[in-house]
Amino acid sequence: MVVLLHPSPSLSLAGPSDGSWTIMPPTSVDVSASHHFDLASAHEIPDSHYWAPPADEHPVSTETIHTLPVILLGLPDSALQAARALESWGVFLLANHGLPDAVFHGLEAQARRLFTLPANQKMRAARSPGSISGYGRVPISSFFSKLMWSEGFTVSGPTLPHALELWPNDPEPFVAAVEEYSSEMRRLARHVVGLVMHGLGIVGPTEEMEGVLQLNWYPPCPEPAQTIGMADHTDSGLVTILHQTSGSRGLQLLQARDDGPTRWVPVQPMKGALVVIAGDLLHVLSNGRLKNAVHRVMVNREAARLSAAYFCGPGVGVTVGPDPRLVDRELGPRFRAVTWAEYRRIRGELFQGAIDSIRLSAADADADADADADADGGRQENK
Ligand SMILES: O=C(O)CCC(=O)C(=O)O
Ligand SMILES: [Fe+2]
Repeated sequence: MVVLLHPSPSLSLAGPSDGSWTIMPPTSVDVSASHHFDLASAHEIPDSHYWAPPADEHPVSTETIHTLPVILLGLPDSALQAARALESWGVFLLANHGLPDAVFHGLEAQARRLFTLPANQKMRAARSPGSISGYGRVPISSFFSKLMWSEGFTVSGPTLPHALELWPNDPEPFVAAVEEYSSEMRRLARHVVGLVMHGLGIVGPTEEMEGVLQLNWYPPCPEPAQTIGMADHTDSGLVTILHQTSGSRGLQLLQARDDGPTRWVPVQPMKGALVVIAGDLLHVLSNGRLKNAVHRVMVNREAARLSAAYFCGPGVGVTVGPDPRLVDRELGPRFRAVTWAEYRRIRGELFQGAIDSIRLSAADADADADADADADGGRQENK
């Protein structure tokens, strides 16, 4: 699925290795605003949401067997298996996570309550310019010339102000459900990052982490093949923990293969399991060893799809760079260290080109290694 592009000569862009998307400079689409027409009642695809299938579209795998790794928390080899899954897929299904169903049901009920409000009511909680929190188009919309068949609600910081905008007389159920869910996810995400680090044989930055909750709503679509719910992208943080409501198919993962052409693999929802997606910063931290998974969402004719993505990254001010234990002495680190805020800022300009913009050339890596050696020397002298 490709987007029509307005290439910007001032940006050096790079897509996923397959080059399946292109981007345009931000600002072309106002992400703070909602759609100018109601997706839920549309009978056809307007030009604004029409995505022409590209000639080089990757095939979608039709294999019915469950190909994605399933990691059960609490087994002796969970850590190793989790790291291996992210090395080969960048994604795994997480089962036996111990979270009660009520946490998911509570959030789903409130998310449905939000997205089924009349458009003008949802717009009261629209993201204001410069803020990531609130209601509007999916955050990556600004990079594409076409709109996606979805709407989103982002929670970063306090929930109550938005809940009051939506339901001045009854904000509490929404606040309670979102806060309970976010706090469970914060705990789980930290555990998962720690597990993966352990599987890699290192201790990671699990102390300070922060998270953003993104609720996504994909209304049923009259012509699913002519549009897209969420275009190809990677996530920016360390890991994303994704809950797809039961039976809500549509998520696909791009898989490059040695024994066949690159293809999209549908991620079938598995009852009780969450999807863990490695983001750009985990790719950086592992010096490129773990895959930052390219994924997208297709829509369907029959039913609205709801998902909740918890993006987890390092805490404010914490920089993430390649862990020295995963860096080859000869080749040096492949990326420079960044904070999540800095990296998100770069992504705001370059989108998927961001990862290449922090990639170090061999010469940079040498200089970096020399600087590290000098710093080590300095520390020793000071002992
Ligand atoms: O809706 C989904 O399943 C995926 C959402 C997603 O990729 C995102 O919010 O970044
Ligand atoms: Fe994503």
